[in-house]
This record gives sequence, C-alpha cells and structure tokens, in this order.
Amino acid sequence: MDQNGNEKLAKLSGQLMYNDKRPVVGDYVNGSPQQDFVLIEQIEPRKSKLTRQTQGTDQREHVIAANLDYVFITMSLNDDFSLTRLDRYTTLVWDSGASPVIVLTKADLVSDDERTDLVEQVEDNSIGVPIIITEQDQVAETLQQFEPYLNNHQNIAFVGSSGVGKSTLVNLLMQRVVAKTKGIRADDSKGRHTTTSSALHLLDNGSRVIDTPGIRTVGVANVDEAATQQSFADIMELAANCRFKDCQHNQEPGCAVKAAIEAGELSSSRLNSFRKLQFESQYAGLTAKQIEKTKMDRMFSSVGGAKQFKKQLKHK
Ligand SMILES: Nc1nc2c(ncn2[C@@H]2O[C@H](COP(=O)(O)OP(=O)(O)OP(=O)(O)O)[C@@H](O)[C@H]2O)c(=O)[nH]1
Ligand SMILES: [Zn+2]
Repeated sequence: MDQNGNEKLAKLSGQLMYNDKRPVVGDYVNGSPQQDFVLIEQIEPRKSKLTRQTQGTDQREHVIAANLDYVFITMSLNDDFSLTRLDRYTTLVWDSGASPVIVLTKADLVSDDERTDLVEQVEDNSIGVPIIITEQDQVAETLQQFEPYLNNHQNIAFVGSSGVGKSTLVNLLMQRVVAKTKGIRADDSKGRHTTTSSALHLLDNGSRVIDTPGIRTVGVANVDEAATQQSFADIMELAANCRFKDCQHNQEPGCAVKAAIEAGELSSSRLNSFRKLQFESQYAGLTAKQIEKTKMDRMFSSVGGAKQFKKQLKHK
C-alpha cells in the first residue's frame, strides 16, 4: 500500500531474499516502481514488533506484525474473564514495544454490580494500563473511548480469544463491515462476498487496523489458561486429591500426583511438561508487573484522557 492507501503489487529484491529479510504486515518499505509492480529494496527499522514465542528447541524469533503503536487486548466480561491471561497478553505487548490497552467487551451481558467488580479487578491488576469498556450497540460511546488512540496515524491491532468481539470492534471503527463476525459475512468495497479479510484496514483518520489470523491468535496457543487446564486434565484431577491445596508435587507428603507416577499411572515426563507451562505462566505474570511499573508514568502522560472516558462510562 502506498502513502495514499492504494494497494500495489510488490516483489522483494534479491538482496532481501538472499538475507531472508522479509517484510511482515505493518512494515514500512522503500522501493522503486517497475512496470507493473514495486520492487521492495529496503525495510525500515521497526519501532515495535509483535513476535510469536516459539517453543522447544527452535528459538528463532517469528515476527507477526511490525510498527504497532497500540495493541488492544480484548476480553469479554461475560465468559472470557481471566486476569492470568490478561497478564500474559500484557507482557507480550510490552515486549513488542507497543502499548497495551485493555478492552472489556460485552458489558451488556453482565449485571452492573458484576461489571463494577470485574473492572475493579482489572484496574487493581493491570496498574497503568488504560481500560476501555464496550457494550452492544453503543457506537458513539465506543468510538469516543478509542479516539485518543487513533488520532495520530497510529497502527493498532486487536488480540484476544475467539468470540470476544474483535471483528465487531474493527467493523465499528471502520464504520462498515470489513472483518467477519459470527453470522455476518464480510463484504468488500465492490459489494462482493469475500471469505478472507484484508490484513490492513485504513481508517478515515489515517490510522490503520492491522488484522491477520496470526495477530488474532498470537499468544493464544501458549497462553490460554483454560486450554492448559484442559490439556492437563489428568494432572488437575489427581492434584485435587493432594493433601495440600498448593501442593507443588515435589516432596510433599500425601501428593497424589507423585503417587500416580510411582504407581505407573502417570509418566514423569507429563508432569515435567505441566511444570514447564506452569513456570512460564508465573514468569510471564511477574514480568508484566515489573514492566508495567516502569512504563506507568509514560502511559499516564501519553494518554491521560483514557481514564476519564472510562470513568464516564462506568458511572453513567
Ligand atoms: N452482547 C454483546 N455481544 C457482542 C458484543 N461484541 C460482540 N458481540 C457478539 O459476539 C459474537 C462474536 O463477536 P466477533 O466480533 O465475531 O468476535 P471475534 O473476537 O472477532 O472472534 P474471532 O473472529 O473468532 O476471533 C458476535 O455474535 C457479536 O455480535 C457486545 O459488546 N455485546
Ligand atoms: Zn501433589
């Protein structure tokens, strides 16, 4: 896409190909126009990059999107609420160099008391991260809350579990259907039904929503708490019978997990994988807190309006 928002066909120069330097969505590139395509010759330094954490021995960094300014961590208040997952997403975003903003959706599906309680939990947990609260059909209120993050040619993206309302928000910001929501088919500008949605949506004010399946699911694979518990259902079940509620399954007396390993009902490698995941989650939570503290001041000064908007909506 050029400066004017026109999409162009582009090819990579041999030099970039040779060095395995490939642009990702959000990259700014320089190149020269050829007859019917643009030859990309240089990728500008990235001011932020969202990466996928590869697991196992392959430690190569996989960049999913570049130059994001704000990443909206989207979580629904009714059935997707998890502070642990929120912490891990927040860490992921801080690590990328972008700033996180928490979006709590579907406020219309919880009672006022529940909403107040959940929002306070997030405020206490994610100190310094702005919060946006949205609900069904509140278009003007929602746009108003997003405004501070869009008014300066920003690159933004939405992350979060499936079904929390990311597409709904993208479409709302675009003021038309560009991303598929459940039950609605995306329409492209020519009025033709499309099955794939574009990776980059240009808003009227010059900001861009970067939206790819890779961004949507970033972190979800190794982040999703419920999925973790589900995939280690056998260990969770055994652990319920440990004598101590906070049993670490090491040397504690009355440990049902150790007993199962000794009885040959559970492999010790399975316990190891479980530990690895547990450790990663604790580490992620800790880092989030530390990083949040150091970046707090910067956040408050750069988007001072955010808290006010939230308070307005909360007490309306
Ligand atoms: N009641 C209510 N429903 C909502 C709200 N936001 C979104 N929904 C509904 O929730 C469903 C899922 O929303 P989507 O926008 O498709 O969710 P998504 O996060 O894009 O899901 P994926 O495409 O799977 O990543 C749709 O039926 C929406 O209409 C909200 O604030 N309130
Ligand atoms: Zn135990």
